[in-house]
Amino acid sequence: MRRPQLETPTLLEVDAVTRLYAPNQGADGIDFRLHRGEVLGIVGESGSGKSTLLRLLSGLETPDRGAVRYYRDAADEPLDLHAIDESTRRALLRREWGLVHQNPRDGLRMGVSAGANIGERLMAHGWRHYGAIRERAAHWMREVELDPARIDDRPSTFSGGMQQRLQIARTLVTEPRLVFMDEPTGGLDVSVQARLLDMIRTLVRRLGLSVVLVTHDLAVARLLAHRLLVMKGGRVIESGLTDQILDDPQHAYSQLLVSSVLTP
Ligand SMILES: Nc1ncnc2c1ncn2[C@@H]1O[C@H](COP(=O)(O)OP(=O)(O)OP(=O)(O)O)[C@@H](O)[C@H]1O
Repeated sequence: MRRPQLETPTLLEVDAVTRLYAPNQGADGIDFRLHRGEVLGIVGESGSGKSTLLRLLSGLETPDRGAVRYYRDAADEPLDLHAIDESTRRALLRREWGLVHQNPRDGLRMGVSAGANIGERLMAHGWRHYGAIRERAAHWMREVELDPARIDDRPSTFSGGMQQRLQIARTLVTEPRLVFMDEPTGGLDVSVQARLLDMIRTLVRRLGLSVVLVTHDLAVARLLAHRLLVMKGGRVIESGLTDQILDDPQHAYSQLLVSSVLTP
């Protein structure tokens, strides 16, 4: 398939991706493109299919039909995520993609130190020198505003907000191109959320990350996402620039969502 001429090249192409558990439950015929350096927010009320879509995009679930294509290199043919073998897909997830879970416990190893949580991702990338790994882990703790003096502490001794920072450091230390975030500030106190969001926004900009962000929180979407997809009953019912959708929603459901009549 020919790639269209766009301002920034496509990184991910999602083509009619479908996984339905029951009518209107799951993801149904989802189409979109994610460009390099872009943050795409997926919003919608609970049960609209956001997490299902994220699992399909990140290779954790197989679609009934449709394809997810990853343009690793602008000049190359894309990788068809669900057609490549399991080991290639795992390597992709480990090396080029990152996944930030809502619950940091799902993305961290709670039984090893903060430094080991970050360092083992570097080891998976072939880093072998202990001093260099430790130095890099400390660097990334500072990046996410964690005290590097706590490098030998286990994540279980950290607060929820600190654990989420550590999960982000563990994800970003390998400099992924594409990061999936599932409600990254969900379940945290409002003041902790605000600081974390600010930090995520700074890192995303500085590293030029491409992000698919699932959130039911429109304030989070407003702050982080360039574009939005609004989901309802497994389908995308509206998409466009974040400000356009939040300030002037066209679809009746988006209008309800924005006016907070619907409680996500
Ligand atoms: N593994 C599964 N088996 C059966 N049904 C599922 C499965 N996963 C999700 N569903 C159903 O698919 C629909 C979409 O769920 P999904 O978790 O993707 O929604 P969501 O928008 O992420 O909601 P939330 O914000 O509450 O996480 C729901 O009706 C859910 O019950």
